[in-house]
Amino acid sequence: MKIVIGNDHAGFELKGAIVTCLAGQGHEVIDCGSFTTESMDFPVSVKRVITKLRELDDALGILVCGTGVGMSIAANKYDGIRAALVHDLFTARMTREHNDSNVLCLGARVISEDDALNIVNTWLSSSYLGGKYDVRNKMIRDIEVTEQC
Ligand SMILES: O=C(CO)[C@H](O)[C@H](O)[C@H](O)COP(=O)(O)O
Repeated sequence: MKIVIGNDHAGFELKGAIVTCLAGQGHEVIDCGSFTTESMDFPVSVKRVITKLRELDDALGILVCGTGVGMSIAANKYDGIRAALVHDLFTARMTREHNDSNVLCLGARVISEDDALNIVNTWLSSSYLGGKYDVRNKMIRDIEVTEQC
């Protein structure tokens, strides 16, 4: 699977561990940076990841910063992005099965590397259930279309 990943300085180390893990599993990982621990503004990385996701078919995104909160807020401003901030395995599965999330946000200052890798693997191996969840996701989509300001 194609996975587009991005981070800020706080997420740099964890991002590296995730890239290594996913590449080792045979995934095609597109790393949009940043590539150092030098302080940077996370919306820049979010934009790079979303731009790349839009160029690709069937890719998923992963964003890593200190808490994951800022990146999830920023990512969800983009049309068609359903970004989920996840710090436990149950939510990792639910947000794919119910919300059809297409971007996973992680907080490197919140969870351990082991927990993060388990969350990534659970998220990637879970599938959207559709059905009644389509109705709810379409209602979210309608907000994007009708509530432009
Ligand atoms: O902005 C954030 C919320 O998702 C991230 O946690 C950032 O990584 C964090 O705010 C960076 O903080 P710093 O004081 O600039 O290291």
